Amino acid sequence: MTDTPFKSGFVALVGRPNAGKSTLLNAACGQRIAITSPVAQTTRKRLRAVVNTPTSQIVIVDTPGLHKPKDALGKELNRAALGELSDVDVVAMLVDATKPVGTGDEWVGAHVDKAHAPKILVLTKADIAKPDQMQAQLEAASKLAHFDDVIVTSATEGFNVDAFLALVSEKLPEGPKWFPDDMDSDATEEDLVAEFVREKVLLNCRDEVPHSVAVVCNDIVWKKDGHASVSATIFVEREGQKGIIVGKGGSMVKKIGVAARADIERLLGAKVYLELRVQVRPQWRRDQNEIRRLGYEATE
Ligand SMILES: Nc1nc2c(ncn2[C@@H]2O[C@H](COP(=O)(O)OP(=O)(O)OP(=O)(O)O)[C@@H](O)[C@H]2O)c(=O)[nH]1
Repeated sequence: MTDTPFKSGFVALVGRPNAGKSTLLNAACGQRIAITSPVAQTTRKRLRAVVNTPTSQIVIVDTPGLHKPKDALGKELNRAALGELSDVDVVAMLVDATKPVGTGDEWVGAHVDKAHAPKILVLTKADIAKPDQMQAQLEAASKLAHFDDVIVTSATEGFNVDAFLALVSEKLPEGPKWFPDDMDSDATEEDLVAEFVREKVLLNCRDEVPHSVAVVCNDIVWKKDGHASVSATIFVEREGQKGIIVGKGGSMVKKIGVAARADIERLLGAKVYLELRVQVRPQWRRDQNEIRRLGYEATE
């Protein structure tokens, strides 16, 4: 009897904004690492999550949605996502089964096709796609690149998430564990705090301030009684947006804080006092230095 060789390596999730990359990553890890929202371009930072199975270690790299860039931030996000394609062992291109394949997907597909790694086409949101929609989508999306495999998933229902991981494992090279067993992500606590707060802003102020929001976690201070005192700043581009986020008598920022605090308490495993500030930084998305300062640049 021969032992199954241990496999390890990196899989990049790429696709258009809103394709469901972060939701699949969270489902694959069984916990919330990446923030998700119905607003396109939710993901700004590259995030790696580690999934251990008895025979493999899969490092999943979530990337910002690929899109036609309108500003310096958009360019930086594309650069980060495209950079991953040449660096990973497997590329998974996600296509939303409920939206017709369009020029945006063709553009992503052309980039995916250039990658040397094995490619998997992942049709997402199977739970809400109609059967004929799914069939048409399968045909159209299969032509976007030379895929080695195709899989249909629903990350919200947990459908085919394990099958997706098995498919990825199969394609990984033999290798050792790159990360210790207890490490599930390369994001720092500060990164996650900032992302949780940004997610709540996106969810609560969806129409008014979609992409002009950046969040930085200033510090996490552990107090003697065991609680954590956390402070974060929400940056927006205009006074009007600040007004929306603060809300009448501070009601909106309070709502954002209450929702974010619940996630942060789960993350830190302790009671949290959260202090949120809102600041205006005009035009930060057009300024490369500002994008860097806010921590959204491609690393490496
Ligand atoms: N019904 C359903 N909705 C899903 C599924 N996967 C993702 N969604 C929803 O689609 C929206 C976008 O999902 P995300 O995971 O944030 O998409 P993303 O590709 O990471 O988006 P960007 O960060 O913009 O690149 C969210 O509202 C999700 O809840 C799914 O399997 N079924």
